Amino acid sequence: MENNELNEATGFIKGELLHTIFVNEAEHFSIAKIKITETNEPLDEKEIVIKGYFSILSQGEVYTFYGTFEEHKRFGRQYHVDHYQRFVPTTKEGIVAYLSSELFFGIGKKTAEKIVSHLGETAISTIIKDKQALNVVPGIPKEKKDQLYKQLKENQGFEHVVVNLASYGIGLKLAQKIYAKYKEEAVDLLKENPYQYVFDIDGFGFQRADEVAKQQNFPMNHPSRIQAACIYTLQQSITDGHVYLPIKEHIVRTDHLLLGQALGLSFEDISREILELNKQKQIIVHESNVYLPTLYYAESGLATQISRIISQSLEESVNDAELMKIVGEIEEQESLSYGKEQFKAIKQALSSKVMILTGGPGTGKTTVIKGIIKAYAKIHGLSLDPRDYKDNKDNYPFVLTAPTGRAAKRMKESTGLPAMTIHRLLGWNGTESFEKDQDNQLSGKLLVIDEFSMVDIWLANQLFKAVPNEMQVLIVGDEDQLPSVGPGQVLADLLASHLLPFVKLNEVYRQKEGSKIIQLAHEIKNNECSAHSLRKENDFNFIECREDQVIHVIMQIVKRAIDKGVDLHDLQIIAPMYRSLAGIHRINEELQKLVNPKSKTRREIKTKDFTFRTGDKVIQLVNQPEDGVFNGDIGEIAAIYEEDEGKDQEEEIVVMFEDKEVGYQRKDLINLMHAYCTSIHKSQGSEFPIVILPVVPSYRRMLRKNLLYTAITRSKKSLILCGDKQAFLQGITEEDTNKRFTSLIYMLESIVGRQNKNIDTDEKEEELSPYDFM
Ligand SMILES: Nc1ncnc2c1ncn2[C@@H]1O[C@H](COP(=O)(O)OP(=O)(O)OP(=O)(O)O)[C@@H](O)[C@H]1O
Repeated sequence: MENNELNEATGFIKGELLHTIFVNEAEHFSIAKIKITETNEPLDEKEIVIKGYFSILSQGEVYTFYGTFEEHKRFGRQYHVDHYQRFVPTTKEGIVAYLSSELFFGIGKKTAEKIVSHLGETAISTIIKDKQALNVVPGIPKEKKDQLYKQLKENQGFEHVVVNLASYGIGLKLAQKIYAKYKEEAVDLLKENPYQYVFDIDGFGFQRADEVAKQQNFPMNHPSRIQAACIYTLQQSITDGHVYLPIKEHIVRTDHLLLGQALGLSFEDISREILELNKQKQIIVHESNVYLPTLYYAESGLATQISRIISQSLEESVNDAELMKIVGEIEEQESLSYGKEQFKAIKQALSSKVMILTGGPGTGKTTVIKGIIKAYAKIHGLSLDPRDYKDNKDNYPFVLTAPTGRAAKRMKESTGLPAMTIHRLLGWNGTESFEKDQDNQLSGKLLVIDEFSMVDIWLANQLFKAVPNEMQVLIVGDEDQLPSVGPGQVLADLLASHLLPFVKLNEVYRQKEGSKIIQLAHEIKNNECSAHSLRKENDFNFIECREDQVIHVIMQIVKRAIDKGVDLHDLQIIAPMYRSLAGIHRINEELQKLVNPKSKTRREIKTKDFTFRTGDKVIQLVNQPEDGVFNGDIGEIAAIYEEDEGKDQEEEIVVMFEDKEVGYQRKDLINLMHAYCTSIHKSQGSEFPIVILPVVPSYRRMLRKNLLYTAITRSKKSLILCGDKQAFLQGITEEDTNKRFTSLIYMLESIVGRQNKNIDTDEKEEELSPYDFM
């Protein structure tokens, strides 16, 4: 039987794996939700929960499961899987998938099937040879035929790779990356050594290589397989924020991935390959820690840059009496009196090459930033007005930056000075290179970086490389917020290193204006939050409801807000999870129906996952510097253009972001999703007047103190929680125990220490042997 042929005698459900609900790795037991595409079982549902014993299940893959139904007391009907197969298309199906992919505009699955049934498996080469061949396929308008012919010619050579890779279950997107790297050699290379792909192709996982290898009868204890597992284990650890893995941990994780025990592989076999990779510089072993080179060089690079900057002396300093006078003048202008900690922060920042300012919401970080900049300007006799530098903009002394567009915008609004994202400041070109670096450093005298908790080790290294010796740096962030999405915990490590001066602001000023939100944030931070803290106040409410009622409650709140005339741009729903009963996707679907329903006057465009409609609130999911939009930017669909061949108009969605319009073709729509509800991670760095935060028991896995703290501090005027108080109170007691393996403190200490002791920097690594790690 072919592996994707369905056995009609037994029950089957074919579908795409949406997400796993539970995994017991030791026993290979999983529970997962799938989207049904085909079945011979009596089913009306579009999705179902399956459970059973699986070696690997990957999200987004299509499988055929054979099994029986089972009624679970609490969770209802589930499919108990007896055996299963991953769906692998035949050549014919591969060609249909290729022709109906987004590469070929206007060709759906049905038309693609018709083409293949009339022209056979050589359809593509037949059409390229002779455009007229398409005439035997009925029902395709002339323009579409012309266009298909043109596009097939443009993609010539690529189809061979796509169709062949499809027979290994590799989809179009990955095939595009593979083709870009290997061109026509892709298929031969894959057959020769599928593990090379793990090294070269981002997104080509170890399990995928294993599947191909099995088909090729590639030996399972081959050094290439072990090496690929070593690399993949490190790549995977980045998603948990690690910069390195301790070698023992690395060996254990790699062994688990290899199923090494069953193959008779020893830890020694694995450590031998680690050393081989180290020799080839594919990984770096340093002090019994294993790094991917980019992370090792980012961390050691940042440590080197920081010690370079702090080893410089300040150009000018100011004495206490002068400073008191200057600060007094600023206090008068601003009509406030700085607190003791705040004054200390201003004084410390002005006398440090690099200083860290940290504190929770409402403690006056922005107020202090303004104070520092004004005092700096007064001391150095500089104007704050950019117009005074119009002859040479590079002479403007104040460089204000933040990791996200919204945070940069807030900085600009609160200081009245120009501010931009770190990526823009560094002239990122959308790939791996930045215009600004050690050879082309930033201009300016005082650099202020806000929301620094969000900055990962790669970006921090890039930024500090570009800081010239004479620049002063002020790092600002809230250490209690979530760490960066990318690897590292730069703010926390810099603070813990005690090598840089820092000031923590503890006194809360906004609370004095009667803000319950700020009070709640500080109670959470100080572990003082109880049921009592959740009582209703002017700017705060916790609406208790069951999980299955949460969406209804959110809809009621939004309806009431609309009735009261609230501008929906001021209201943001944030939640921790995408796929659950009260997940981000469900909330977005319901909200779209409420605030931007289907209508004859609003055009729509459907993708695999979403229906986008004119007027929809959407969020950008990746950095797209060429268009000036970045991950997390929120906009609104201003127009949808349908294809209009006469005017050469392609199908396009136009999204209006703050101050710019960006056009998206169908293939780019994977970079967008609805933003009525966004994830807490994506909301980092942004603030909204009104925030609605559902908290339900099924989020349990995600509910942690720093996540909830980050969530509630997004709201400025009004915070509405809904769901389960117990789940919230439990969540805020859960510390994030996922310790990140980072070595920035150690690197800083050794570099600064070495500088102090004037020790030769070119120390040689000692020769290592596998026995060093046993
Ligand atoms: N010394 C002070 N005297 C009076 N008011 C102050 C003082 N410091 C700060 N404030 C006020 O407290 C409020 C919060 O200050 P600010 O916005 O600077 O804090 P923040 O730490 O930046 O807060 P967030 O992170 O929430 O934006 C502001 O309204 C500010 O004017």
